[in-house]
This record gives sequence, structure tokens and C-alpha cells, in this order.
Amino acid sequence: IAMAGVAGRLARRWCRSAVRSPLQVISFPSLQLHLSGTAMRASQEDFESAMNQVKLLKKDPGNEVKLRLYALYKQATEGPCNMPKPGVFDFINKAKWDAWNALGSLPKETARQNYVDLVSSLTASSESSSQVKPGADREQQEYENLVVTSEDGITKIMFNRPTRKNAISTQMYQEIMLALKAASKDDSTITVVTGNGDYYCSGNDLANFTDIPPGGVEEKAKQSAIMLRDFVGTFIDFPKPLVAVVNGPAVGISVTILGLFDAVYASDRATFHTPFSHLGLSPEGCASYTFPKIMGPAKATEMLIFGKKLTAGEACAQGLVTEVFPDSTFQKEVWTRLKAYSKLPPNSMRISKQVIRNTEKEKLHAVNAEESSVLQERWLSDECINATMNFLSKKAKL
Ligand SMILES: CCCC/C=C/CC(=O)SCCNC(=O)CCNC(=O)[C@H](O)C(C)(C)COP(=O)(O)OP(=O)(O)OC[C@H]1O[C@@H](n2cnc3c(N)ncnc32)[C@H](O)[C@@H]1OP(=O)(O)O
Repeated sequence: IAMAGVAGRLARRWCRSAVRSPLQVISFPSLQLHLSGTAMRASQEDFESAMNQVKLLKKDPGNEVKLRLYALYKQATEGPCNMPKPGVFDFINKAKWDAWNALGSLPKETARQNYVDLVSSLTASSESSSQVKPGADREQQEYENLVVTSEDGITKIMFNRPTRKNAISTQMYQEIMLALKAASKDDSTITVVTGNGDYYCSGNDLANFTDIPPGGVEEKAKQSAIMLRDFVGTFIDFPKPLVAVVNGPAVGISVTILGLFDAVYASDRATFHTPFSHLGLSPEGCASYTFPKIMGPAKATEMLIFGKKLTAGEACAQGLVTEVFPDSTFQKEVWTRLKAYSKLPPNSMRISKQVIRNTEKEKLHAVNAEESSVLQERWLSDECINATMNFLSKKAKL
């Protein structure tokens, strides 16, 4: 408890001191590699100007960055660390000493350049984030079928067609891709996908197949396969932790792509249903690869070929869901947890995700291409056309 109190006080002191003086700032080791490669051009004037910019930063850059700035400043002005090592309980001075000492014999000019570059990257990111509309919950308005908000370091993409059980229309596929691309570049640390209303998502909007272009059904199948491949590809390549908050039943493609998320939290009201055979279809979203890997081939067969609907508890037992919460406390518990996770170092989380994903990326893209091409054929099959017609003419439901 005492240590936690000390840590809290230290963090507050560091935050307060960061914008007062470059002498009182603390590091960001992950920037070190990036910065050490830059050319040594910064003049004394650039350096002094950067010191002034630090004092004007609108956003607290965090303790690690402050330590890094401190270390670079000391290295640039005094050279290699020349202070005696502080005692182990002198936390602040020990952290500063460690940061400075870690720069070893980095030449003064390089440290000066790195300091200038670091300040310039901080200024740029604080300018771009200050262009976003202020407010605790910043909603971007440009989507018809989604509500996208950013708060507490979390971008939330919410399916918003509750009267259609959040079925994904052609336009909604495009909007989800756009929202994910924007989220991959914004200053949030975690991206969350969830649904509005009683459903998480009822999968592909079966009316998508009624909008036939002049090229006929073959052309429609071709366009749909391209869109599907791009859509799933956006999830494969998404660079930050991606979390599904499954608020209710999930069907079809909204289930299969869960295998590409980094965590899946589900209400105990949620169900997971991939009725592909009933619809004359075959798996997509890389599920033909991720599901057998996650739950074993036999369990994957029950879901993907026999269309067995899983409860949230079953999906959790089989590894598709990370954790299940009672519906009454679902939102509160999940968002409290996500807010805590969103405060973890963003670069570390992003890099860890990439390390995990990169080993499989090529394979996932290949699987995605194959699944999309198989579906292009399935959509033209009698089995699929009949099942779709039965649903649309209200003769069938899942
Ligand atoms: C181009 C890329 C393609 C990628 C391929 C993906 C494959 C899949 O995703 S397969 C899964 C497709 N989804 C379904 O088959 C679900 C169909 N829907 C249903 O079976 C039921 O609607 C339901 C079990 C989800 C919900 O039943 P419930 O009785 O609670 O509600 P409803 O009254 O049926 O729904 C309200 C309203 O919403 C319409 N709707 C729901 N889901 C879809 C859907 N997927 N596509 C089109 N429309 C859907 C439903 O028809 C109702 O409309 P009306 O109020 O006009 O009757």
C-alpha cells in the first residue's frame, strides 16, 4: 500500500513538473531506436526553441516521455551521466539517473537532435489531437449505420441498425472499414466493436443480394467477394488491440470475425450462431482457419458445418470468448476493465499485438482470399438462392 501511495505521488509530481522545465522530465525508451537514426542537424537555437515548446505542450506526454526528455536534455548539455547513483528509495532521482545513464556515450549533438525531434513529434501529435472536437465523448457524425465515439483512450464503433438487428448492409461494410481505418490512426489505445439494441449483429444483411447491378448476379457475386475480402482484410491488418463487446446474439460474419479480435467480452444473453449450411453458404472471416485453431476441429465443425448455436458460456469454454458477464452488470464491468487497459502504454500494446499477429498475417490473408472466392460461387448456388429467398419472403428465420 505504501509503495502504491508513493508511486501515485511520484506520478503526480512528475506530471506537474513536466511542463515547467526540461530538467524535470522523464523517458520513453521506445522512441530511442527511432530517434537514434536521425541526422545530426539541430542547432543550439533549435534546441532552445524545443525547450520552450516543451513548456507549452497542451497535453501531458506521460512519465516515460518526460524521463526521455530529461535524459536527452542532460546528455545534450552535460554529456554522459556524471551523477552518483541515487539510493534505491530515492525514486524520482533514481528514475532520472537510470534514464540518463541509459544513454551511455551518446554524443551531445545526437542527444540534442533527438531532443528536438522528440519535442517536434509531441507538438505535432498534440496539435492533431487538439483539432478533434473537445468533450468527454467525441462523436463523429459521418456514419449512417454506426455510432463512433472516442473517450478515455478508447474508440468505440457501435453497429447502429437496431431495427434490423444490426444486420450489415453493403453501406455498413464500407462504413465499418472506414471507421476501423480512422481508429487505426487516431490517438486511442484500444478499439472496441459493439452493437446497439438487443442484438450484437445478425450478420450479413440478406437483402444485400437483392441489389443486382447491370452485370447481373455473377457481377454481384464478384463485387461481394471483393468487398468481403477487403472487409475481413481490414480486421486482419488492424494494428491496435481490438475488443468485441458482444451485448447480445451474434450471427454469421459477426461471429466468424471474432476469431480476429484480441479479446471478446460477452453478456450472458449473447449467443454465437454460424448457420452457413442452412443458408447454402460456407465460412468466411478466416473462421475456417481460426475456429479449428481456437476450439479444435470437432467443435469448429459443429459450429461452422452443422450450425450449432453456442451460448456465451459454451463459446467461452471453447475459447472464442474471453469472459462472460451477467447481463445486468455487463456494461459497467466491461467498460471499467477496458478503461483500465486503455491506460497501459499504447506503443507497447500495439507492438505486442503486431508481434502476435505478424506470425500469421500472410496465412490469414491467404485464407481470406480462398474463403471469399469459394463464397463467390456459393452465392450463385441454388442452395443459397433458395435459403435467401425463403428468408426474404418471410418463410424462414434462423
Ligand atoms: C457480402 C459479404 C457477405 C458475407 C457473408 C456473411 C454470412 C452471414 O453473415 S450468414 C448470416 C446471415 N444472417 C441471417 O441469416 C439472420 C437472418 N435473421 C433472422 O433469422 C432473424 O431476423 C433473427 C433470428 C436474427 C432475429 O429474429 P427476431 O424474430 O428476433 O427479429 P426479426 O423480426 O426477424 O428481425 C427484425 C427485422 O430485422 C430484419 N433482419 C434481421 N436480421 C436480418 C438480416 N441478417 N438480413 C436482413 N434483415 C434482417 C428482419 O427481417 C426484420 O425485418 P422486418 O421488421 O421487416 O420483418
